[in-house]
Amino acid sequence: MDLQGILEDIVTHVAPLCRQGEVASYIPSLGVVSPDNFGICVATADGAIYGAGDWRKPFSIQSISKVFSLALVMSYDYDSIWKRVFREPSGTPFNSMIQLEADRGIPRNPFINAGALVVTDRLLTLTGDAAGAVRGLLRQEAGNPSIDVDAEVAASEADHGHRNAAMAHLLASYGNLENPVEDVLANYFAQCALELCCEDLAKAALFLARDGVSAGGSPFLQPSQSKRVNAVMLTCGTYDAAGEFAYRVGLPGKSGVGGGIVAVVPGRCVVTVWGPSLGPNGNSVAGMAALDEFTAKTGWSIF
Ligand SMILES: NC(=O)CC[C@H](N)C(=O)O
Repeated sequence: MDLQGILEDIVTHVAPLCRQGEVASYIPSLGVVSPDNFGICVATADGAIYGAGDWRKPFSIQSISKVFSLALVMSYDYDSIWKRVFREPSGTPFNSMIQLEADRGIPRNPFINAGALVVTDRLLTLTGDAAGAVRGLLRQEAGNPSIDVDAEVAASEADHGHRNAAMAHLLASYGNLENPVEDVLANYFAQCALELCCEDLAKAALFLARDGVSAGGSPFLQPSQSKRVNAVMLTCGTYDAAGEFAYRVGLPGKSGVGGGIVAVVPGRCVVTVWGPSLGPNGNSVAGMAALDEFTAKTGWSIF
């Protein structure tokens, strides 16, 4: 199969979609990114890399960081995190808190913001530096020591972070935070503001296509844990569009409001896309279309 040719065709086909939807501007520093960027990369389980478009331009990974914080917590704790967060699709936007009170402070899943705050809190207890732990994992798996937090994006989110702060306080009121609200928020904003390109992100997530085996060849997650992270990505990774994503793409995936999406083909590869303009559910319009075309052309879906 001519993977490189498929990626180049996809870049051409999705270009007209790059201006559909809107670049996230509720975090002002994200709003300045041009919607005309589009990149795609495939990293295969046996080490080959293919890329097209803006696949080497760094972008803010935002909620994609939630996959890595969850994987890290599971690597330390096996599965005790599930006492503090459910693993059911919420059917609500990523920043919704409507269910949090009804569910007495237990977030529906680790990929909506409320659940991710709980995971970051646990990682902070386990490591003393949750954002640093996520950064360390990304650097190690991508083999790129220059991966870092964009401090301006983190500060921009903190300045406009009333909703996440409200959620963190509600979690704390139910006794579902172990650390001070301010520390959890600072770590969460920093992990979301990590900057990576499609290539680094595809390499960093490859353990999810390799039954938990890290880039260095040692087990990072157990195979059953890797399966579980993928399962939660499939059911919850794109929020209230998880059904649509599964229908169109047919892969576990995780999006971020920076316009990135990571999708995993277990046993075979990771595909990353980046197009900053988002649809109504906070997922990249061009990115979704690209992944739809990718699985249609390659036949690489889990279904
Ligand atoms: N969906 C996302 O990427 C949201 C992440 C963003 N940092 C927020 O908390 O709002």
